[in-house]
Amino acid sequence: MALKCVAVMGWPDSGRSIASGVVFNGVRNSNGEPRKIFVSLGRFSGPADNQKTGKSSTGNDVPGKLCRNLVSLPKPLTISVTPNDGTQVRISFKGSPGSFTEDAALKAYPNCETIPCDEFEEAFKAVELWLAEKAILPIENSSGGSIHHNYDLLLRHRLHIVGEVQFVANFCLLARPGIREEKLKCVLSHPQALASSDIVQTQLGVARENIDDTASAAQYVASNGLRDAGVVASARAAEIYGLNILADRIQDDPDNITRFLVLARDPIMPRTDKPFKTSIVFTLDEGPGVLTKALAVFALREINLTKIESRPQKMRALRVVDDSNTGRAKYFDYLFYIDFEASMADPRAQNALGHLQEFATFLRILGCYPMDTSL
Ligand SMILES: O=C(O)C(=O)C[C@]1(C(=O)O)C=C[C@@H](O)C=C1
Repeated sequence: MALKCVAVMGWPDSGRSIASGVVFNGVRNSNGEPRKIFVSLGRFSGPADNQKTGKSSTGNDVPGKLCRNLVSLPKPLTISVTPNDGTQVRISFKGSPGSFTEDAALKAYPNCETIPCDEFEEAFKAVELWLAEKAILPIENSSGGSIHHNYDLLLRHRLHIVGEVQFVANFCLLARPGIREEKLKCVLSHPQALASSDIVQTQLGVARENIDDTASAAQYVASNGLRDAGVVASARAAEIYGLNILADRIQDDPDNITRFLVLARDPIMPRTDKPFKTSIVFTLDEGPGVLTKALAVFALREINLTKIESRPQKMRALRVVDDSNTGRAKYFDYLFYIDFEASMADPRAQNALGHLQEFATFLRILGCYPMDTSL
C-alpha cells in the first residue's frame, strides 16, 4: 500500500480551510476496484469555516451540503501534529532501554517516547502499523563502516528518511557493584562497541562475547549477577541496570561517530533555507563507464556526494552478459546507494535526478532531510 502526503490549501481569512492528510493508494473496494482513501492529519479553519463544513451557526448539519463536520466523524487513524521538541513522538528502535540508539533518539527528540524492539525489522513495522511515528536506526559508523543490513531494510520497506543524527558514543566499562577490573574474565557487548574499544580489552586480557546491543549486555550481567563479566555500554545503561562505571571513554578513537537515520511514514517538505541532504538508491545497466556517468550527473551540477554504498541485488544476484570475446559472462548485479548534499527543492537536485533517470534502470528517492551539523 503506497502512502502519499497531500495538502489542500486555502486562506484562513477567506473562509476556506487548510487540510492535510495522507492518501492510501492501492486500497480496493469490495468489487476489487482501486480506490483512494483520504485520512485527515489535522485541519486549520478560518472564520467562515461553517460554510465549508456544512454546519449552521447552531452547529447542526446544513441539509444539502456535501461535507459533514469532520470533527464529528470517527477518527481511528487521525494523528496529531507533533511539536519539534519530540513531545508525544513515539520512536521505535532496536535494542533495550539505555542503548546508544535510544541516546541518539533522545538527542534528536528530547521528550520522545522510545519503543524498544528486538529486531530492526520490528522497528520498521512499528511505524508501518502506526504504533510509532518514527523509527531510528544506525546506518554507518566512522570506525566500523556501513551497517549493510539496514541499507537492505531501507529498500525492502517503504518508509521515508526524515532526519539524520550524528552521535559520538561514549563507551564505558561497566561491572556489578564491588567488582574490580582485575576480576573480569570476559566483556560482553554489541560487536561494534567491542571492536571500538579493543585497546582496553586487550590490556585487561579478557575474552569478548557478542550481544545484540550494549544495553542488553548490561541487563544480562546485572540480572544474572555475573561477577566475572564486564560490559561495554553507556553511562545511562549503568544507571538503568544498577552497574558501576569502572572506566569512562574507553573507545580507541575518541571521535567514534555513529550516523543514525530517522524514518517516518510520510516524507517531509524539502527546504532550501538550511542544508538538506537527499538519499537515493538506483541500478544501472552493465557497460564500461556507466557508474562514472551516473556520478557525473552530480559533479556536473557541483553537487557534493557524502556517501556511496553498493549492495548486491539479493533476488537477482547474477547478471548474464553476452560478451562477444569470451562468450556469456556473469557479473554481480548491484544496487547503488548515494547521499548527496542538496535539497529536492533545489533545481540542481531535480535536474541531476532527471538526468540520472534517463539511463538508470531503477531509481528511488529514500528521503530528503536536514543535515545534522551539530558535530
Ligand atoms: O548497541 C547499542 O547500544 C546500539 O545502539 C547499536 C550500536 C551500533 O549498531 O553500532 C550503535 C552505536 C554504537 O556504536 C554501538 C552499537
